[in-house]
Amino acid sequence: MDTAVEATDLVKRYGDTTAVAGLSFRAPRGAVTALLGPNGAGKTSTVEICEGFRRADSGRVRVLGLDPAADAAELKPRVGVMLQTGGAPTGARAGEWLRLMASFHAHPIPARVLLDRLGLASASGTPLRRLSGGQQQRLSLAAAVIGRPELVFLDEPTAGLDPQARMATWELVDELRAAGVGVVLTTHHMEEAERLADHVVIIDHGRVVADGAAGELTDSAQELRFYADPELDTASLLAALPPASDVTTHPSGRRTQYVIVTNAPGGLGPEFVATVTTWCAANGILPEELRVQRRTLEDVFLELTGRELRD
Ligand SMILES: Nc1ncnc2c1ncn2[C@@H]1O[C@H](COP(=O)(O)OP(=O)(O)OP(=O)(O)O)[C@@H](O)[C@H]1O
Repeated sequence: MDTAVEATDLVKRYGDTTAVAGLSFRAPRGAVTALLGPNGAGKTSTVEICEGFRRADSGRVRVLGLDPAADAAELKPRVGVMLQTGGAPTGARAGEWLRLMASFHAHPIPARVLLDRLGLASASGTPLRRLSGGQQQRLSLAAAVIGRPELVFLDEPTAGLDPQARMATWELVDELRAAGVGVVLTTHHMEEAERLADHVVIIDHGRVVADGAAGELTDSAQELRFYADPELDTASLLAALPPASDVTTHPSGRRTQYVIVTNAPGGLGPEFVATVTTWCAANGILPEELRVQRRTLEDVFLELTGRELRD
């Protein structure tokens, strides 16, 4: 795997608060990596260390093989970062400001292309101070990608955006990936991580609690559910299933819901489902509302941390 970012054993403290507590992850090039975790998990601190804006108390970071603090000048044209527009000249208009950002790069994306893509064309003549929060955020995103960087860091890129602007941002991230750009983004939206990321790093209390391909984290956690009579002989059902399977029962009105999980080789595939339905048929049972469902990242997070992700 060609690595864009490699962070090893990062620690960051603010006074008595340990924001990052020995965190390691790798983000590949040409793929989207989501750092997913609840508020205060340490995502922003981690990203700012990777961007070279903060120094870790200990640990090591390599970005495109370089040290983000010591090699900042070399990395600057190759790495896109969403910055606040706060430092820009007060009277600057959105389009002018973006064209100024473009002028710092050898082969920029034309400013008007990005203004169109991010629904900002009509705001091009608006002074920065009059842009809405969502417009400023999209302008920062445009500025981060205008220089055709190899790697982009996006900290909560869609926080506070309306659904349309969020979709435009997601489509831009898809295009960056398709163009071979590495993207590292932070989010506490499960939906965003599931929709965008090839690779998810789940962070809680400054540590990585799970790390893997987005599908891997949820594929390994499937379950089969059905409703039937409460009197079903679960010992007999379990005996028919491959070893490393489990059946739990959940009373639901006059029926019972049966939930089956397995760690058997092959997992919860077609053969496993056939074994269950064959057993049901042999015992004269109709498994109502039978479904195999992938557990969500939310379920995985809850299982790992005992807590829910919250906005
Ligand atoms: N400059 C700072 N000074 C003191 N404490 C800080 C500072 N920055 C962050 N923290 C604390 O460090 C912890 C991690 O914060 P961080 O912003 O890195 O987390 P996060 O996962 O990005 O959270 P959020 O989703 O809320 O932005 C929090 O407890 C936060 O209050």
